Amino acid sequence: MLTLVSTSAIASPSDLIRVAVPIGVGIASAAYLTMKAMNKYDSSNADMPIPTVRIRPGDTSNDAEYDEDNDLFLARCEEEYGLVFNCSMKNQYLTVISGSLVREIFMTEELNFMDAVDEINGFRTFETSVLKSKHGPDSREIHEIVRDDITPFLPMFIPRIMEQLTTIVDDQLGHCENKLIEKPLGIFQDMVAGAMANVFMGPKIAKDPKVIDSFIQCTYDFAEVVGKDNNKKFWRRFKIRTKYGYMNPLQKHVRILTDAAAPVVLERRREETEAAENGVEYVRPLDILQRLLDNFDKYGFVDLEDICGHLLILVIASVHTTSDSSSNMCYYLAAFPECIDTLYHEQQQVLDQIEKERQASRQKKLESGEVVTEQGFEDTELDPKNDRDLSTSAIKRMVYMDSFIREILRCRTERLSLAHLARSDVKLSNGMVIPKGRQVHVNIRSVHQGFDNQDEDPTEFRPWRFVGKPKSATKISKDFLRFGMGRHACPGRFLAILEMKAIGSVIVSKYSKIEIQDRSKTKKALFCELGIPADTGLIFTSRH
Ligand code: HEM
Repeated sequence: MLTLVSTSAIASPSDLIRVAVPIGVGIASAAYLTMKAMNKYDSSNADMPIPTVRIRPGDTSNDAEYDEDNDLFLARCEEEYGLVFNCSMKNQYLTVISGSLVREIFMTEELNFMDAVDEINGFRTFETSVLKSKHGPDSREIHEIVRDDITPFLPMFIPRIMEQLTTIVDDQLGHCENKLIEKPLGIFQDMVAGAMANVFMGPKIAKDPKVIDSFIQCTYDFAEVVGKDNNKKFWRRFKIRTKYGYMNPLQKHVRILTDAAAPVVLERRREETEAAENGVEYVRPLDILQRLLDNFDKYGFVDLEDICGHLLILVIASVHTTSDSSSNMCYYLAAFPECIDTLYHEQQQVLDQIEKERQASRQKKLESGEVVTEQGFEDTELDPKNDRDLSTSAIKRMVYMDSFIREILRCRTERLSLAHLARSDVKLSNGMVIPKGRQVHVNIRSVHQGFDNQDEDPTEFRPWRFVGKPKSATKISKDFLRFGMGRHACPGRFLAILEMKAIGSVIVSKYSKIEIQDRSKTKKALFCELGIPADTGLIFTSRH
């Protein structure tokens, strides 16, 4: 197993941010436990000010030290300052919260995630410019759409998702021997965008290349205008609001989605009217567009363009996060080739088992006379040709695949992330007060790589760590924050994990070997930050 230690072979600071666990983590964690035992900052210290991390001589902020080895830096801070400390980073003075106090960030509505996202990238300016129905800053309709109109229907989407994923893999990778794909992210974007377009807007609209292009491109357009620069907060906000408040590239994508949806919606209306006139039941198409049309009043939509604006926000939340994570998963398959064998073996066992169960069900029906001959099963639920499909049931049973994905997400999550903004002065349970207007960042290292929170070897990638444990990849817990926590925890995680498992299953079913083009870039590729693609390709070889 590769130990996820930092390496001096990685050159640029931004590379170093992505490399997970530091050499000094053992020492640092021991120190952290000692600090906890001493309870330096317990609740009796009610007036204890938040300590400020000293800046390394020669530096003007803590950025460079963090960039060099983010785990080592955070471990040092935990050791010297405890669970809460202030840093000068990202052109601001921000507060970092670690370990057992992290939960309080997610449980306090006054520490707000969307306010921080808005402060960082001006998200609300874009949101309001593409949504015609106006909602307050705390509205939850996007969350509710995902929770109520996507998640409950996921099992029904799987056959379509699988078909889409398989077609794209066959078209773009196909049967091959040592085929180099220099930019694999592109293939995963096509897979995820195709699958999401199918789920969100139905198979017909998902065939429109302009729609697929919008599903992929809108996140880039959004990222390009908000940038990743660290301008002073006020000027960034001012620039975003004045420049993009009324006219921004996202509106073009809303128009593309609306133009594609309009004829389909009219056709659906016509069919519904016709069904009513003929006294037959109208079979509602299964996609989110239809769910939103049916819940038009509940969500207070204004028109179809407004619905498409909401779909676009969902696309921004879902397509890039899921395709980036899926692409990263393939780098892990390449870095840990023995995982491909284990996952393939699991897949075959699961499919064997399902095939047997289906044969037994058919036998039962034949014996009872419910079905007379084997041919009677054709085009039914129990059609033998579907016995070895990667079905919802098959994917659910793949516990090794699930553990593999959770472990990747645990190892890769950026060490300082999930910023929240204080809406008012917020007092933590240890007595420290976060002042209004302060950005609070979660010290993911203390949770995902902390000896306190993880079972064993938290600094190592152990793909089967969660097998046999009640910790599926979608399960939020105090030791797993990839999808946040509490009221605002990512409602799309069920779809994201389902797609990642589906993609992983398709890949291991078709390819027996994946290699990283430039092996010296392995660690960098495994830990590349969301939004920054790995700068080396993948080489695929099919199963024979
Ligand atoms: C691997 C893929 C994904 C990752 C890593 C991810 C991660 C996150 C995180 C960290 C949050 C903030 C949680 C918090 O504040 O506690 C979030 C929020 C959210 N995510 Fe995801 N997400 C992913 C995929 C998706 C998908 C597929 C969808 C939609 C179908 C989605 C929709 C949302 C929404 C609507 C929110 C805002 C929830 C709220 O504020 O109440 N995400 N996501």
